[in-house]
Amino acid sequence: MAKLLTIQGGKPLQGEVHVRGAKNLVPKSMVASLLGSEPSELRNVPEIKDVEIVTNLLTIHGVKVDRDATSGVMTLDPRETYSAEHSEIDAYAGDSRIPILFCGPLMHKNGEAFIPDLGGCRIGDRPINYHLEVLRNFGAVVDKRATGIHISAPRGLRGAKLELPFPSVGATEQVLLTAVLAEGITELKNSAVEPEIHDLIAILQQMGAIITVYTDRTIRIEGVSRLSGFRHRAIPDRNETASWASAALVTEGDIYVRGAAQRDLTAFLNIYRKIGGEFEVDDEGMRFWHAGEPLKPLVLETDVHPGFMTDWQQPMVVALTQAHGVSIVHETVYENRFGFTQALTRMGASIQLHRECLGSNPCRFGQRNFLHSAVISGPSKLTGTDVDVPDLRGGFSHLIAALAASGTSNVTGIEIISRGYEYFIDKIAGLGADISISER
Ligand SMILES: CC(=O)N[C@H]1[C@@H](OP(=O)(O)OP(=O)(O)OC[C@H]2O[C@@H](n3ccc(=O)[nH]c3=O)[C@H](O)[C@@H]2O)O[C@H](CO)[C@@H](O)[C@@H]1O
Ligand SMILES: C=C(OP(=O)(O)O)C(=O)O
Repeated sequence: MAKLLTIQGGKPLQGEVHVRGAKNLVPKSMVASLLGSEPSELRNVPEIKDVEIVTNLLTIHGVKVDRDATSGVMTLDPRETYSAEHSEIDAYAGDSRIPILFCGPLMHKNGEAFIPDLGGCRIGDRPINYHLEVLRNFGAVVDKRATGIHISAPRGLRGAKLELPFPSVGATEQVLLTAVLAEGITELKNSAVEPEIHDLIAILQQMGAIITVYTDRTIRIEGVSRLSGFRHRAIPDRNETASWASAALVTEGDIYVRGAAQRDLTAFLNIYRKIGGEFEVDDEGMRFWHAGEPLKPLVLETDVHPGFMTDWQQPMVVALTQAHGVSIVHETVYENRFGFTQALTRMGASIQLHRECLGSNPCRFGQRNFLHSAVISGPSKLTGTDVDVPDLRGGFSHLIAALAASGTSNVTGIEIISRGYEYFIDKIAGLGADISISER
């Protein structure tokens, strides 16, 4: 039965939440364990849907996964892996984007892989052409079928010289997870360099991989013939941290995020401070609050790391609806990531979407028909409404808006939010929000 979350808005969120390992790292580290000849241990693992999906996918391929939800410690033993039945894999079609990253490890282990249709947030087309192109360059044979992709390496996988058209996070991870055991040297130009990629590289290096990252977005991987296991503590989820920080700002609250780290949030914190948020840092986490003055409007462009991360955009747009003046947000990573603003407009926000690049950085979407720039005029009084969660970050930003709004909001589709936010209902309640859950 689906859940209905009812929010009586208008109360500042105050208190503490705990953020654990990054959604955009943990499931990929779990996939990396497949490459090892020995067991691995991953710590700081959150209880999120993507972890559950990858646990199930690894299990049907023979990996023994044990995890303790409370301590966040997971062990992964890949010593008896085998090819899974297509029908078993199909059960995970449409759930997550991670299955595409099984290609390299499964080809190394079993000579072939079957990848179901991918899921993840519907925020644009999200093609996988870069993934398939790099895999072909390693020597893989790709066979697209009605229910997914069959991929095999009849003559093994060999290192290659590669260049991505755009610094894609997933395609960079695809290259890393394939090249480490491929024969010879791989050179990837225009790679993504997100912190989660550096953490994945640290894991692969522990396993025995030889990987060099150059200053110009080039990564060089010297293939080795065997990898062992790893013992690693996942970096904290910077996107969840940014979401709670935005929630503190919008609700005029004060939230301590235990487990948060400042280092990978530089671009976010600059914007946070400019708009009128304050933060302080200690060894255990970070505190975020509204500095008291009226919020200021600004111009913001999302970008690949080290720019302002696209996954911070939606919660920040909610904050900008409360700024005094006109703000502009130019989304340059996904062509269709403003769908969530429809619900904000229904709540009273003033947001106009434009096809032009309204920023200093003309992007890939400028000459095409994509509403990828937003003009936000504030401050707007937000009023509660009924919302159906469209995607992970859009959904969380709806929660923030509903928590700040006057009146009642009824939110459906909240299961999507558990893809990336563990125990988010308990956390919101713990911060003093007036909420209730019922079955529909
Ligand atoms: C599970 C995970 O880590 N998800 C993150 C990852 O998604 P993901 O790895 O899917 O995102 P990418 O960096 O690959 O996508 C960036 C852009 O490249 C395009 N593209 C990508 C691959 C491809 O084969 N062809 C292609 O055209 C995409 O449509 C998008 O416009 O990075 C994104 C960008 O930081 C984040 O928003 C997601 O939270
Ligand atoms: C887009 C996101 O995730 P995914 O790539 O898993 O859909 C996200 O975390 O905001």
